[in-house]
Amino acid sequence: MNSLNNLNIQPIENGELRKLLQHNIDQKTKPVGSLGFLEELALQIGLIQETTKPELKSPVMLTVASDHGITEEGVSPVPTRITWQQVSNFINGGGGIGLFCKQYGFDLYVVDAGVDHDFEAHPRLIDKKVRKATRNFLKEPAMTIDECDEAIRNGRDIMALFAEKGSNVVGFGEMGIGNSSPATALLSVFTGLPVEECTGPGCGLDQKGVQHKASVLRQAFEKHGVSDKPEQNLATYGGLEIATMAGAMLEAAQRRMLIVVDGFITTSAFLAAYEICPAVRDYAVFSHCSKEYGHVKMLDHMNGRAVLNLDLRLGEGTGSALAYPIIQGSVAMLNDMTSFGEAKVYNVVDETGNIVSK
Ligand SMILES: O=C(O)c1ccc[n+]([C@@H]2O[C@H](COP(=O)([O-])O)[C@@H](O)[C@H]2O)c1
Ligand SMILES: Cc1cc2nc[nH]c2cc1C
Repeated sequence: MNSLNNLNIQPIENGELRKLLQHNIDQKTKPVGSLGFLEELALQIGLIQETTKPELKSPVMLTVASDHGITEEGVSPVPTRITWQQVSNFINGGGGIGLFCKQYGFDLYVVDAGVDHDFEAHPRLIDKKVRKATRNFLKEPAMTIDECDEAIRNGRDIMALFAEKGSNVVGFGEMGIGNSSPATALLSVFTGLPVEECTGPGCGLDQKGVQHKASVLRQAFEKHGVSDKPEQNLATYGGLEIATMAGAMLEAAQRRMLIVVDGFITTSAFLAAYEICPAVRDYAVFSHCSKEYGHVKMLDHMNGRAVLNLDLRLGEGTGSALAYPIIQGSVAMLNDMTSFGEAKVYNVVDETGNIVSK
């Protein structure tokens, strides 16, 4: 794949800087470890930015949209026109993601990776349409390798532009009726779990619908099988928004940006990026654990911990936006919370971090 030729993601450092960051965190006026996961986030962000004083700059939200040929098989309970209608809603500041981006200070851009609609130009809409929807992967691969490659390249190009404009945080989200099917297929392909154990209701199927969706996915596997090349699996079973997000995530990691991952579908894109280049993992924060059945399995596969657990299953990037204040809190703790020395609070702790005298 040409789009991956020059990919070079550095794992985050595991030496002196890590020790220094840990020391600074442990010197804050609190029992050692008492800010829990916030401390891990602060450490991770310091290592990503290679500094003891990280800064979150110009957060951008990319909500990537596309349509899916597999919807012909009745795998989603809602009509595909909702995809383009929601894109129009988001670029005009509406919907969950329009609202939360305003609330938490994200600059929102919607990427058309393959929506089955002709949009008028809009300053918040990035036109990277590879084709109008993927093909029905029950019948033929969703994308050709060249189309998948183009989508990955598009994601990388978009991310490069935002990095050059000074953003060092990117939230990801998506919009695409039917996209829980490709996401489920990728979960099954990349973890080896039976597809029946990965399939859930998406945006609202009933139990019978879920069984039908699992049987469509099972038949697709019987037809196409599983490749040992992640890019091939992404082309066969993925979506244009999923491939575009995967490319953007890889580029973001290469440029040492913090990647904030949303729910089930966005995480399937991250999973594909991870299978292509495992070092991308160091740059990710998983914003929440979706109510969609298979999400926790994706997180477990990558040893990921979610910041929030709120039974969200909306997508769009809403979890990424909602988790951002917690991420900001972790950075503020590292930069601005008083240390024992500064606050003149003297505390003796034993090697396990327990206070032994006052
Ligand atoms: O983010 C999630 O965890 C999530 C879980 C289930 C559904 N969704 C959203 O619902 C749509 C896909 O659902 P479906 O049933 O049409 O495949 C798509 O637009 C997603 O943004 C999102
Ligand atoms: C209304 C609606 C909004 C969504 N946002 C993401 N997926 C969605 C699916 C539906 C149906």
